[in-house]
Amino acid sequence: MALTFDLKATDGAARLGEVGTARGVVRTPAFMPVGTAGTVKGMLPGQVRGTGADIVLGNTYHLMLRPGAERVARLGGLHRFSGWEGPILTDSGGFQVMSLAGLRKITEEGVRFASHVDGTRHFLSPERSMEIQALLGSDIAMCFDECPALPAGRDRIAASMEMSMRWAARSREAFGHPGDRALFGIQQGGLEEDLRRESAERLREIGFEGYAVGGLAVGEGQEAMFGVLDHAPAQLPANRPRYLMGVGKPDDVVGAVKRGIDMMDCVLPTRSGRTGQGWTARGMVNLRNARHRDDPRPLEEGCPCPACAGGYSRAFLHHVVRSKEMIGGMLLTWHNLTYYGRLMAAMRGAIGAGRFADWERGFHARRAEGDL
Ligand SMILES: CNc1nc2c(CC[C@H]3O[C@H](OC)[C@H](OC)[C@@H](OC)[C@@H]3OC)c3nc(N)[nH]c(=O)c3cc2[nH]1
Repeated sequence: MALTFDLKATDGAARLGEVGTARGVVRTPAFMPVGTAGTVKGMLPGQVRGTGADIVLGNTYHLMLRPGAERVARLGGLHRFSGWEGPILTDSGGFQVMSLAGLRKITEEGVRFASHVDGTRHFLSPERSMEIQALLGSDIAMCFDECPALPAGRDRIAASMEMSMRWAARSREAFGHPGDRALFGIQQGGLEEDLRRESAERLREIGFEGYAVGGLAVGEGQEAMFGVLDHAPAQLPANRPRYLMGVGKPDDVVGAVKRGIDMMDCVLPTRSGRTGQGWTARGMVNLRNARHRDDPRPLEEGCPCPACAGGYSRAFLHHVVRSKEMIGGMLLTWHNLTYYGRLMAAMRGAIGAGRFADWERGFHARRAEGDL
């Protein structure tokens, strides 16, 4: 079945909805844990599901380099390979090539680059990216685009956006219209409202099952990002999911939902968990900090995750983080994904009840308390 989007309620610009995919429903607003190389690091698929996640991400760039897209296809596709049977979204690889690969050469045709894994030469284009995402078997694929680093001059942003729109048309052409998989377009245009409108119009003409706001969370800062989100989501078709790529910290996520974003992804909860950071309703707790070494309290009162509800103290978390025990990264990743899952569930409830503004005031008030 083709991807569906059921818009259930709105509260201001905030939206409550459900994205229907061939492999299950995604409740929106949704946060999508990042499973770069086919695994959410340190977590089993069932544990990820238990945090409330309906969908996870995979990465074309990483998986094409290792173990290889054709190999994953021979082994049954990314769902079977990774053990995650629910919806999977894969990025197209464009962003990762720019941020990870070496010796890049960009032409209208695509990008040639050296693998950051073993230095071998590779090529990505809209056509090859669509082929890889089909081999992986992801339920939602992303167009092959270029995400320019900010700050950048308007001419550079405009030229990059125009190439990304030509690549979007080629992505659509190569992807086709398979019944059981969807393709999302990615809006570019930097911080320029008119370029973003032009990009949105071009994507709408080509036609996609969902639309991402790309080109943000690349160093512009929260104020500039929110400035774009004050107008970009409304430029995209209202009856389709809107996905903000690469965002973000909890207060970024809340601000994006407030401005009409339905889906988000970020490495923050998983990556910061591995470095000893625990995200809570009161803000971020750095368990590496020595002041926790005698603290018998759980990381977060009322959190149902194994780190908080399993009888572990902050003192224990501090100890296993400092001594680099595997359990430290596992417990904090589990906690952080649980926190993000609860945050999204709370926002879905608030939007459904028409009290998002009130909920948001409470969200910020709790964080003002500090006491971490
Ligand atoms: C952080 N700010 C951030 N991340 C942007 C990503 C990548 C998202 C990507 O970010 C990691 O790759 C690096 C994740 O892997 C570690 C990927 O998960 C699979 C995730 O894929 C959706 C963008 N991707 C595309 N294709 N186009 C974009 O304009 C864009 C903008 C981003 N801003």
